[in-house]
Amino acid sequence: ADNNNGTAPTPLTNYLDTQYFGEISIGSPAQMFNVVFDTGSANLWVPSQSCSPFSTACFTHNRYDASHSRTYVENGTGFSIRYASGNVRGFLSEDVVVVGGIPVVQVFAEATSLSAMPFIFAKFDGVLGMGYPDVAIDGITPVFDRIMSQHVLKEEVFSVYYSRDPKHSPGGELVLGGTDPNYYTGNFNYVKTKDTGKWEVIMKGVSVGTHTMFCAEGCTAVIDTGSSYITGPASSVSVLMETIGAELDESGYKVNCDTVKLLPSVTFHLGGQEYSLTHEDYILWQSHIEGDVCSVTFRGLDVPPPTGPLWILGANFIARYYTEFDRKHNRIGFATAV
Ligand SMILES: CCc1nc(N)nc(N)c1-c1ccc2c(c1)N(CCCOC)[C@H](c1ccccc1)CC2
Repeated sequence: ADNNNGTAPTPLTNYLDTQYFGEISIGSPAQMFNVVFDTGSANLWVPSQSCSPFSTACFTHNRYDASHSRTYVENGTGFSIRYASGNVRGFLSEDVVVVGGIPVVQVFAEATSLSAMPFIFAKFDGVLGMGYPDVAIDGITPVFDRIMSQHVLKEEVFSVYYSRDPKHSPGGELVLGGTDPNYYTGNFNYVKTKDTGKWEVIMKGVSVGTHTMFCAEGCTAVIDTGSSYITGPASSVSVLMETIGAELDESGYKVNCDTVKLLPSVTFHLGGQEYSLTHEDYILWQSHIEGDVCSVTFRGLDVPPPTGPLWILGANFIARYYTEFDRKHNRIGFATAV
């Protein structure tokens, strides 16, 4: 609950270092849902009781049942949202949503169809967008904006810790209203957001080892808690992968596990700082019966202009660099995660 020092923590679950989600409630009495707190989008949706039985991804998750909530208010407006990995359709409803112990009356979407791929792999039920109102579908005021207007937060910021090791507990933490010094060391370095009302910044270069290979003339980087990996323009990522000797197969880039220790750091130049990822940060080492598989947590993704071209720095970046999202000063702060 908001432990009246103006901050509200929510513990997160870490599923295989690729999915991070925490619990919220909707309705009275409370119906519990696991959601990804997603800076890459700005809407809240959960699966609906009225989703079609053929929508497997919907059926295998917790579903909101309006008929069991005495605080439900009907809306019915259509809703659809697209992510880099999957899309969702449904309709709008309104009810009391509780995040980190803070209640808000919130317009959200009841999802009636989720694209099977890849939502069948989702360990979470829904998504709580932590993006700016500018990117909210149907012009809905996002949850964090509703919480800010209650003036219960010490600071108009929220912070994200993603653990790097699934056995670590908790798997992560979202703090509304501040940061949690238990999960970072040193000071924060800040980067102003671009003036676009998105959690994106100007990146000044991407280096492999000591050599700046991409984005030397400047490019856009989205700091996206809803993405598992790091994505960049497909052409750049394929050159990057060639440089580290990774090969593309049907499930992404792989390297020979014997070479992992020798792999160079990949460094992102944001604000006045260099943010390096070592092979520990960007290789997902999975032990299988038939042998170990070493996946590279980079993906090529071409986002068409005007939004793109851009790089998306996702969970594996945030796991290394504790991130503060500052709505008061429209800036993003990074500190070394513990
Ligand atoms: C959180 C919503 C969202 N927001 C933004 N900005 N970007 C994207 N890509 C997503 C998104 C949509 C769908 C899914 C997803 C992510 N997943 C990743 C969780 C990341 O948790 C941090 C899982 C997954 C499993 C297998 C392969 C691909 C993806 C389930 C499916």
